[in-house]
Amino acid sequence: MCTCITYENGDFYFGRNLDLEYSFGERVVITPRNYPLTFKKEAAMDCHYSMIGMASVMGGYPMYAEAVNEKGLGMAGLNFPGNAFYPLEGKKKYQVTPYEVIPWILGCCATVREARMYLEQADLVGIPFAADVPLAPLHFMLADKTGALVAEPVEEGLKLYENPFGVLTNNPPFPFHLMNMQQYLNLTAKAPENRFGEGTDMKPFGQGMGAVGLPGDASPASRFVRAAFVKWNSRARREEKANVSQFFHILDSVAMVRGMVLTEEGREDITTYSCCVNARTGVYYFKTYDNHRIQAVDMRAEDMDGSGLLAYELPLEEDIQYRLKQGGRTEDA
Ligand SMILES: C[C@H](CCC(=O)NCCS(=O)(=O)O)[C@H]1CC[C@H]2[C@@H]3[C@H](O)C[C@@H]4C[C@H](O)CC[C@]4(C)[C@H]3C[C@H](O)[C@]12C
Repeated sequence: MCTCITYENGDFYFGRNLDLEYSFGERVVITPRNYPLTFKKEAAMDCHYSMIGMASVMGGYPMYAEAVNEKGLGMAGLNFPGNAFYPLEGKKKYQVTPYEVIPWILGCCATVREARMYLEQADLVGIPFAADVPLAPLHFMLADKTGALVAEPVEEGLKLYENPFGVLTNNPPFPFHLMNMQQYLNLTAKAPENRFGEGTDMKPFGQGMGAVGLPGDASPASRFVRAAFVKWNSRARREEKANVSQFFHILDSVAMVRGMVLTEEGREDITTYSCCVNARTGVYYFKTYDNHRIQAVDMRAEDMDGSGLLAYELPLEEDIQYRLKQGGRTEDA
């Protein structure tokens, strides 16, 4: 399962947890402006906006799970099994495959508004990258600092929804999550009031009791509600490090700890990585399940006019900072 969120606090951030029981060969990948992007049915783009995100590079193609472009538009793919539907032939003007749609949109759109115009005229067609690379059943969240959009390829076509929460998880389709949120209108970060009336002398006996009923499990609907609640109530200093830290804290509130979620085959679903991109500066921050240190790749520090993909390996183990007593002695308090 996955959770994607946006966050605005002075600057605008886009990121996600990627929850999966296997690795898909992920690396942080920058696609610079002059890297030729090809598409099965659409014209190639020799020159486009540069983008940074997590991808598996297959046969030289950046297969992004999510990315943000130099204009501050972000897009992420999240699992949508049983609901994602890709016709073999599209009826609309543009036909793109699910693995192409992130580079296709981010390559040529600067805003959600522009992306919507393209997506309204597009069908996601069921052409796999290669015979041995199956299609991924996905839905997508796109966002810039003005708002967020959900794109769901279902049997009736590619459905687009405004997303007022700036949150997306997995099944069922987005209208369910919009409706489901209405069940949680009572949640508050404040201390709850006794609404049972006079004579019932009741007071909250601990902090956090205004949100009793906030779902704590890892199901998609519960993660949606929890991410929306935590994000909505979030407070942080309007400063880069505080925002990045806060963003990861929000993602941590919906992360999967090894063992708490097992797939039908008994495999462990874990939050393999979490990322947070400053959409204005193009800095991609990330941490992995096995390395909690926040790492960063700055797209603008690289040659954005380049013509070759740049890939950064993920760290494999914790990088613990051991502290030494000063002078080898413990100071008396
Ligand atoms: C599994 C990932 C989504 C994580 C998620 O939502 N999990 C939820 C699990 S569940 O609903 O609860 O079952 C998706 C997101 C992007 C996907 C990848 C990208 O689409 C790029 C290529 C596309 C190829 O067709 C398949 C490999 C792949 C490299 C995909 C593997 C996998 O399906 C990814 C990594």
